[in-house]
Amino acid sequence: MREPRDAIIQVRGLRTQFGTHVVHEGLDLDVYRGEVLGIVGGSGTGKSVLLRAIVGLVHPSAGSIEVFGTDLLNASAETRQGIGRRWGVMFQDGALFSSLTVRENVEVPMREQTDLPAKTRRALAELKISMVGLPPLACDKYPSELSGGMRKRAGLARALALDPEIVFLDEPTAGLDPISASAFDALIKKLQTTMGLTVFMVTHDLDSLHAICDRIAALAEKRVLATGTMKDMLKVEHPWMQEYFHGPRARAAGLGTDRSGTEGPGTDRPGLGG
Ligand SMILES: Nc1ncnc2c1ncn2[C@@H]1O[C@H](COP(=O)(O)OP(=O)(O)OP(=O)(O)O)[C@@H](O)[C@H]1O
Repeated sequence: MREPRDAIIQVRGLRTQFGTHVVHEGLDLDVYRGEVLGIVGGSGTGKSVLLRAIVGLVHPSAGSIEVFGTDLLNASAETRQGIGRRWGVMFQDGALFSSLTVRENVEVPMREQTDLPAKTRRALAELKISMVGLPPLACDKYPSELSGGMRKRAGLARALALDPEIVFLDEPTAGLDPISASAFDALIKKLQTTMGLTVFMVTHDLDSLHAICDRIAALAEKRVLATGTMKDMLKVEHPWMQEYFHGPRARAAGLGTDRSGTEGPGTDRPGLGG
């Protein structure tokens, strides 16, 4: 018999809106400990807003968000801050401070959330920078001196600064060439398995979904329309889902080409498996 799964994020009946524009209505989602969950959906369906709502940057107008069993919308600021220390967020393009070096960027969460001495912060930052595969000389570079892929790695190092249990990634492979994207996928998977991370990943990248996601949650019609494996997604009878999971890009990524849920031969992106 299967072990019951531990939902470390539980979103129920979520409504988010900007003025009269309702982005989510009655949205439910569970995220299980240790999984890589891919969030997909058409442009503007609210993938980033969902991520931002969970980490407290968007305030929902209805519903509940529990993380590690704590109801965040009704928790004190102190409790929310304590929970926030247990996750890391990587925004699109790393969202690094341009006036700080990579090491200083990675030290920011440590400065804000801990009273570690400078020497320890420095050593920990260097460790995180090496964990994401950046060379030591990257430590003293400014974001503008790095390639897009290196900036993303630096953003990931900053997300890992406080040894989080959950990392939220907003389109981590967007804008990367296929080889760099594959390498980034492999890095995420490696960190997930070695650190026991739970990964919440907004993505448009079918190769990433196929290569590293344990489960997928598809957003449509203001809510999570379907959750499951890639195989489950291939069977969902919804126009956007059919177009996305059976369209030309899906075929290029080696995904199912019929509607029976039979998967294709797998990703043809080079460089996976590391
Ligand atoms: N701060 C904001 N103020 C007003 N509207 C916003 C704000 N942030 C997001 N929105 C709106 O909410 C909707 C969902 O945005 P979101 O960025 O979550 O979409 P997405 O699914 O991530 O899209 P994409 O795939 O294009 O990145 C969009 O219509 C967007 O214009």
